[in-house]
Amino acid sequence: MSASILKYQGALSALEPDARRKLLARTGESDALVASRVQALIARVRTEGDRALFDFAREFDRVELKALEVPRERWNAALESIPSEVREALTRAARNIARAHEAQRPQAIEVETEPGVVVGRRPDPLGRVGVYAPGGRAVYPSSVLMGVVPAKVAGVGEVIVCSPPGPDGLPSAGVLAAAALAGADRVFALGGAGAVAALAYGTQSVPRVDRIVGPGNAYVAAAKLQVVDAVAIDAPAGPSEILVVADASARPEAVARELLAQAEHDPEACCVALVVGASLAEAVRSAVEQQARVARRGDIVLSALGSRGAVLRIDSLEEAWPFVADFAPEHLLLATSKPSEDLARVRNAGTVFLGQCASVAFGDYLTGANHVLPTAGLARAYSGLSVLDFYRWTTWQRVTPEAAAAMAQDVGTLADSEGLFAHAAAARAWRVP
Ligand SMILES: NC(=O)c1ccc[n+]([C@@H]2O[C@H](COP(=O)([O-])OP(=O)(O)OC[C@H]3O[C@@H](n4cnc5c(N)ncnc54)[C@H](O)[C@@H]3O)[C@@H](O)[C@H]2O)c1
Ligand SMILES: N[C@H](CO)Cc1c[nH]c[nH+]1
Ligand SMILES: [Zn+2]
Repeated sequence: MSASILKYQGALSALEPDARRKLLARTGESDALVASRVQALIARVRTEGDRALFDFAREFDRVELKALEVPRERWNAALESIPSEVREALTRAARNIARAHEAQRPQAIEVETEPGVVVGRRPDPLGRVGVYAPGGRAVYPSSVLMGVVPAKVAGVGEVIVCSPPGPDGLPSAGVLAAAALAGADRVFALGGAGAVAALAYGTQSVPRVDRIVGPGNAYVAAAKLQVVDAVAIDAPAGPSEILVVADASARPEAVARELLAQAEHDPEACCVALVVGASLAEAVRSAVEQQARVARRGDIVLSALGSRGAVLRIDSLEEAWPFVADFAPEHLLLATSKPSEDLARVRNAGTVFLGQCASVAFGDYLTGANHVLPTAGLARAYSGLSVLDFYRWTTWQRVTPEAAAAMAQDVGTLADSEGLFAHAAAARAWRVP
């Protein structure tokens, strides 16, 4: 048998501790290098502003930019110029994203915690957000919709899209068309860490934003994590991932197709299947090899599967659930006979696809769920992008004179116990003599 194209295979229970740790971490040897390069790029944007951004376009996108901002006429023209079937599919996707995210709108609340004491909070839409849409190894009009549509649903004041320029100095026509369709306010031809730094700190041309959302490669994900001193981010949404849990009801070719679909995003994508039983696991492994051999983005697929790809045998679904919780995948596909029941066993997944016909591709583009999702195991703490990312909360408290008198003594006692005597005085002044 020729060497497998998969980094890991065999029984999950037989994985060496070091191999299991590496698979769970999905970090690469180059992570520290990426972080230090990104740090230097961000520093240049902070000191040089636009000049650094023009340099980065030359260096990383191999294009001499004339301007950073793309005039609105160009996006409107792009919306007219793209094939009508693409425009219609984008319109359908935008409609479903709007429907799903409108249902997530939060409500203001007020609660009386004791007589005369009311606390409340109100969601206020952010003033200005930046939406990053990737554009290196593929172009992502779908990511424009995933960021801009929920921002608009929330009522954000100004939505700025950044996406890397192509050879003509503009983001792809699809990206521009999606920006027009979704109602973006401004578009910049900017990619990678430069875009993130410009949105975080502002430059002569790019206004600084309150929050940056959107996915990207390892450079983009690292940059977002490095600018949190100045701006909020959604979640580290880096190179794509999938974990498929498959039982005897699964078709091996379908499981393999799902692994390849996410593998074709990036050589750093991480694609894993846990398969019940030796014969099905072997069938999945063989289907992956066959499909990878003829994949159109074969170089990316082979790189991803060779560095982080896994088809691992388990004896029963029970063995899968602790691994799912530890791995915390961006996408979890339950190719099982009772996926809706199995959902109750899932902890820590960015989003879950129930049943083998619920292909991740449907969620990537059209179901209306958001495809901007936490990666690298951070789904254990972060959630996928939602309308909630586009608000901040204003809280308040209202206190009647009677309630002030009733709280004065206990607040005085607590403040004294912390040694904060002016606080105690401020409260005790409201005692009824
Ligand atoms: N997690 C999610 O929600 C999600 C969703 C969609 C896509 N993705 C991921 O987004 C990523 C898209 O990546 P992409 O590369 O196609 O586009 P990208 O826009 O993320 O990256 C392109 C940019 O990377 C920068 N770059 C490239 N090489 C560099 C280098 N050597 N040094 C410094 N900067 C460099 C450049 O600025 C370039 O403009 C993929 O990893 C995909 O899996 C993730
Ligand atoms: N699978 C990606 C998230 O990891 C989203 C996407 C966009 N286009 C195709 N796929
Ligand atoms: Zn995808």
